[in-house]
Amino acid sequence: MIRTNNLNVSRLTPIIAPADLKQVFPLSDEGAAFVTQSRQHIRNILNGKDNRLMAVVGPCSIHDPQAALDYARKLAKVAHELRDQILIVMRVYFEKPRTTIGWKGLINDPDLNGTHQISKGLGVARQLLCDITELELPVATEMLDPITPQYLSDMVCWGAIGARTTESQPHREMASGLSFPVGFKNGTDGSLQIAIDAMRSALHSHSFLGINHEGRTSIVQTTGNPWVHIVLRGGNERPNYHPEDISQTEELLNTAGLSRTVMVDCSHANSYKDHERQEEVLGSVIEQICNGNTSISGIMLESNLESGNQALAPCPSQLSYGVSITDKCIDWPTTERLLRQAHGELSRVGGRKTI
Ligand SMILES: O=C[C@H](O)[C@H](O)COP(=O)(O)O
Ligand SMILES: C=C(OP(=O)(O)O)C(=O)O
Repeated sequence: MIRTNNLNVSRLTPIIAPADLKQVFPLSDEGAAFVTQSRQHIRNILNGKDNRLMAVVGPCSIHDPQAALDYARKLAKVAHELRDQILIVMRVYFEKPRTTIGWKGLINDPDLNGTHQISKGLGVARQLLCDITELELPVATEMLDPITPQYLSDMVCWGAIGARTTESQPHREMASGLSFPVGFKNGTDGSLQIAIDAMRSALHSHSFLGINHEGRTSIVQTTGNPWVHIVLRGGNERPNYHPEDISQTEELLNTAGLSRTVMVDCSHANSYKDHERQEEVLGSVIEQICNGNTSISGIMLESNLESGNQALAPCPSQLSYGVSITDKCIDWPTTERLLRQAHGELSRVGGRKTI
């Protein structure tokens, strides 16, 4: 027989179904109640009913669950202290979209050695989400692979669609069915329009292929996600967090009939990929809010236990503890200082103005 398909596929390996993984790492009733309440807080911030600022803070990517949990314990403490002005949500990113090639995250390659033990990766990710949720710290993640939500999304409180996938129909379809607020990044070239188009698409119902709880290929019919918004991350070496960029975004949102809520990613092209410049971006955003801006409802910081980044070593035991293996991050002391400063400024003006 002449073979005409799977010519470039070397192996297909079936894996555990979502329902079975959830039996191994169940979300407790208390955890589910906390996730439900946190999602409501985020929705209230996005629609202006809650005048706190949402801050998505944490590593560029998770590669060491132990270090992530150490980080989560520190963040949970600060989140509790600052909760009257800032809702802190931990950035727990398991899936990395690469510009070309590179390590694609803990789910794809949990052993960091190219063995791609994806079943193990899903389990490690689920265990970590259970542990962080137990600390009463809400979790944010990037939704990259349309299959993974069935495994993990019961514990996610906020999701991002990244700059490289905002224009992709499967990602817009996926967002239309997610149970939590989703931020669409502007494009890597700085295009705002693709995020606007993405929001308009994800607000609608869609029918597409996915998997069900038992892992069976299924038609997924969604209702549309009313909690989608834009995330400004800069593009093409040009930041887009300055007052004129925010006004332009507000105008585009108004024209498209979309809700006027904006989140600013202090990292990526907004910081020229220099982790230390996130402070400058955050400073400007907080100043804009204190001067009466009513559309900015959230910020994002890439932060880890230690500053900078490191190359993925041939032997993972050679890696330095708490240092990113993807983008450079600010360290914990800087993160705590920035969050406390932002809290001080917001308290001084009596919180974010909303309309
Ligand atoms: O946030 C992470 C990176 O910016 C993104 O995954 C792209 O990384 P790369 O350009 O190193 O592939
Ligand atoms: C990849 C990321 O961001 P962006 O999509 O904005 O490049 C990220 O936040 O990890």
